Amino acid sequence: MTHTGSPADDGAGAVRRFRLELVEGPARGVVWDSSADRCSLGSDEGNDLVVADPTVSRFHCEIRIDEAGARVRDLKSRNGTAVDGVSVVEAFLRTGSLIRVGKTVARFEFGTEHNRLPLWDEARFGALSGASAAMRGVFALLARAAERDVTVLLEGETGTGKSQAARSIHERGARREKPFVVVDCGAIHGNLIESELFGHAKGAFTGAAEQRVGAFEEASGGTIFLDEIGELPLDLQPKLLRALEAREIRRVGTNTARTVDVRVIAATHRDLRSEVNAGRFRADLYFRIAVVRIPMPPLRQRPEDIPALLDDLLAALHATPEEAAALREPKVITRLKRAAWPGNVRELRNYVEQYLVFRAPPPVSELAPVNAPPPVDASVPYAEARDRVLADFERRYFEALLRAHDGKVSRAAAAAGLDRRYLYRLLHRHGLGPERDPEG
Ligand SMILES: Nc1ncnc2c1ncn2[C@@H]1O[C@H](COP(=O)(O)OP(=O)(O)OP(=O)(O)O)[C@@H](O)[C@H]1O
Repeated sequence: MTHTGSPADDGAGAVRRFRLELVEGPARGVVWDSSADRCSLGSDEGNDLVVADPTVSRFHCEIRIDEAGARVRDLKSRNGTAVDGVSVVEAFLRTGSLIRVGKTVARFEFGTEHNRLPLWDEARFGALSGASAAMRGVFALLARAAERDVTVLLEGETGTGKSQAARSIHERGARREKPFVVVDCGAIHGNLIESELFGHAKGAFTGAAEQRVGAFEEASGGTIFLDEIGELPLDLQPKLLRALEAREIRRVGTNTARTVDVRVIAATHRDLRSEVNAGRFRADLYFRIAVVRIPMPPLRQRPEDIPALLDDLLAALHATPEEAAALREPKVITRLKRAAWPGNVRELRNYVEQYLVFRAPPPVSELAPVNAPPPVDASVPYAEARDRVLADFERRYFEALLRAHDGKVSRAAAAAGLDRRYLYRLLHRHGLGPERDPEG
């Protein structure tokens, strides 16, 4: 195996530790300390923090930490997730944030130490490029996955490189001389997928004029890549589960079991845990597939990768030196770094192609400015909506106030025109400090 990279040891890739303490609900008192960059919380045994509470969904929410901070994301749970009293789909956390999931409340706290995440020491992995810590973290995971025959689930938005990542795992692994067979579960019509995956006997159904070998058999000795696995119809899921568990398949229209020796890599743009919560994906199949989960980060979260990606694309699309120079102009790069890129690297590629055809930069959708006002939720009563906005404003105001005065409450109170003891009470309400003024 040609290893051109290895895990880096340059100090990058360290993430702050965090702790969750269950402060309300039947599992009250449980404390969980992070050993990596995320924690899934739910009632299913497969979660990092298992909460035995019937009001908590199987996969309720996930907390992730990166350079931008710590965030909680609801996984389309039945009872929703609230942070400090406000229902959220996704929200940033601070020390003291109270996360309500059903009848359980977890208190979030940043630690003082850091967890180190392995980083690849090169800005390239197979056909993928990326110098950002986020991508080098992904490359390190891909390299580890390539070393073993383990089943991998690649998760990410469209165009983030999931197919390329799957190919790279195969090409670095022991099965690289054998076939790499792709099945796009989202592109094949429901009742044809079974035959696509497992093959069929002659006459098995109308139109089956000849027998057919399915993708599992075609991939024999190699790798099968199940793209968009989240689109697999529910009635086919038990059959795939059997194939993965027993490494045995049956062609449609036959009763003969055939042993298959394949490595499985799957990809999805959905969060399969939300699909499990919604009853659209079987939990047992999820655990069979998500043995190693590798999240492919969206391009908008790693704008520092854009110059190198641009160089790659310009070379691949045979741009002339003049064309390349025009796109490498600092003001063009600045605009590209600010764009939203909902189609990720594929959209960046389209952008470069269009530029080369029309000789003019096509329009790009800008990211929403960070200070855009939050959307108004007219589905809740006025008083509740106003209280939420006020609570959010107060918390952000006091955080900024404390930052501006190095955490000195007396100075902050004077600057804000508030009584010091009153400010202590307000800070405590927002989880930003002790309730009582230690000075009396
Ligand atoms: N990090 C990267 N470096 C270089 N090229 C990339 C990178 N990520 C994606 N690409 C390119 O972007 C295009 C889309 O990538 P790919 O098909 O692997 O994405 P995907 O996540 O599988 O998308 P989809 O979910 O829509 O199938 C391809 O041309 C691929 O080569």
